[in-house]
Amino acid sequence: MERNEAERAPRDSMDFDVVIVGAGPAGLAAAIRLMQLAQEAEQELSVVVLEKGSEVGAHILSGAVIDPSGLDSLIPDWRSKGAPLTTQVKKDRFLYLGAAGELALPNFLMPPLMNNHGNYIGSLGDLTRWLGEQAAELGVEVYPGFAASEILYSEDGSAVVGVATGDMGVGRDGVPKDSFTRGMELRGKYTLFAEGARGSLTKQLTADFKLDEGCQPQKYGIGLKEVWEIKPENHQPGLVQHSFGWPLDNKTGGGSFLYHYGENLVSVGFVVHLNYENPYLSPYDEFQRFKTHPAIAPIFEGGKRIAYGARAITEGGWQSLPQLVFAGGALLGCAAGMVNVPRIKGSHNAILSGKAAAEAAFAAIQDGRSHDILAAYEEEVRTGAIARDLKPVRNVKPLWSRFGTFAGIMLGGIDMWANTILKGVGFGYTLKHGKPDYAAIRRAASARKIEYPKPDGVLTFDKLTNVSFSGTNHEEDQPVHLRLADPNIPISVNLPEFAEPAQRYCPAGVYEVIDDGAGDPRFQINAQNCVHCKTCDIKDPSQNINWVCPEGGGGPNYPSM
Ligand SMILES: Cc1cc2nc3c(=O)[nH]c(=O)nc-3n(C[C@H](O)[C@H](O)[C@H](O)COP(=O)(O)OP(=O)(O)OC[C@H]3O[C@@H](n4cnc5c(N)ncnc54)[C@H](O)[C@@H]3O)c2cc1C
Ligand code: SF4
Repeated sequence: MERNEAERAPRDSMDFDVVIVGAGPAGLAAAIRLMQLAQEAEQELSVVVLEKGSEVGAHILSGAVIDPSGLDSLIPDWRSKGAPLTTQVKKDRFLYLGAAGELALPNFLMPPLMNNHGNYIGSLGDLTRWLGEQAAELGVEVYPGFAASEILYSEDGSAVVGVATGDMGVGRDGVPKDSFTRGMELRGKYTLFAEGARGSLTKQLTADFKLDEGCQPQKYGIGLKEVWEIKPENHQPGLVQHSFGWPLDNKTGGGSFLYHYGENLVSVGFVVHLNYENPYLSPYDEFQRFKTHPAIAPIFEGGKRIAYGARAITEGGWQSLPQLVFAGGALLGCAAGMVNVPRIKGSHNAILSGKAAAEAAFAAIQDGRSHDILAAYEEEVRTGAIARDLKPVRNVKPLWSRFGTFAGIMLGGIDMWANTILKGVGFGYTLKHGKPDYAAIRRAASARKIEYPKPDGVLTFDKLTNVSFSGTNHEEDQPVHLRLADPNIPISVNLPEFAEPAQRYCPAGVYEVIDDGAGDPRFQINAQNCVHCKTCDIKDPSQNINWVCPEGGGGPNYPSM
């Protein structure tokens, strides 16, 4: 089949009451709540969830210390139903790291909202798998391995009426192969977008409906994580440890997390705020270096790393929440950015937002409505439990960005205490974030080069070895899903101006500048390694990279991240 002929071939179409994009906590919570309401009302309802990962949970990466408030309100008996969250938090520890030592911050200095008492440590990927089973049992059609790659609009373009899955079996050159299969249209009275941080369709909807007019730019971090099985004598089940400081300098925001859970498992990770300035910084290598700190390295002695991955995390919080609704649909969870930054928690808000969107959509469908605005959902997010969680911490990230780690965290702490004492009102102001993350990067000529130590293969690993622990796999003969608006920019602009930072910010070694010394450097994209973290889409200084969905089922196959 010719390329144009294939693109014009008609697509099969299926109608549903609600179409949901993304089987993360937000999307699955929406699906579950819709079915619960339909059962209570003894009403038929058709709900479909599309998931680009090969199975539910395959693309989920989180800490995770989970605040159960979302689950409690969605499935009150989740504990007796066997949800995979069994390790309760027993101890919180906060460290400020210097190059050779550490300072433990007394817990009484921490605002009460930072307390993890009553929370659970586990794998959000496993919890998501369990939510997927609950949704399927209630009659939701869950389709893993299907990426939503196109938004369907009403004829006049004013409303979203569904999505289409991508065509399969297209070669790298864009020409259909023998295995070509046309994508499918899934049409719904309402379409809920729950793609997580920096969703590819969410990005397009935000531009089309100008959803971010009037709010602050979304801010992000890149989170890198390994799961380790450690020696029993080093394991302290229920310990939650966070650090900030070394190896990052005072101007670069971020820090580590280290959670002990399950059978001798430790989840260790490092977040670097993507408004970092130095183009020579490599978040991956900062993470590896962090593990070598004398207060950290002994934990891993005799242990083994069993999984690796990376994912962007939203950090804009309250003032970056875009308009959540548009005709025919809504943004849920981290597609809109609902992470409480100082708590590093967003999964509870993702679940609460899914539940709220489902309640608004179900009421609308019962009223005979479709393809209009779910105002009740926006209202609930802006006045309910999510607002009460995000508002009191809204100034922590801007203070950190403005004053650096040491002073910024102290000022953020004072701000949070003021909010605690004055019942969420605090000092009454809301600070702005300023410029988007990509605009923070400095010219290479004025930046300090950073030499990272070589990995030892025991405690620290090179990128490509670690990527093999993410289970990442893509069909190689397919169009590159990292689309350059201008293919010349990496070498003609990004290399001379910013030493092409994609080589360092990508946690999977996808971007390389190949220079054979003949003065003709070449930009190479190893798309098959991509772990779908979305950092390139966020941080490219020229905003030249557009991440689009590859064939469904491709990407990481995280076991329990
Ligand atoms: C390093 C790190 C540590 C974190 N630690 C914690 C923590 O300790 N506690 C906590 O509560 N939160 C934590 N968070 C935040 C938490 O993970 C998120 O708030 C939460 O995952 C958001 O849920 P979501 O459903 O909105 O999105 P996601 O969990 O990102 O799920 C989105 C799903 O949609 C799928 N998808 C995306 N686009 C498409 C498409 N076009 N078609 C089909 N499928 C698609 C994805 O594959 C994915 O499965 C952390 C995040 C990171 C990155
Ligand atoms: S190519 Fe982009 S999305 Fe993929 S792993 Fe690298 S930075 Fe992340």
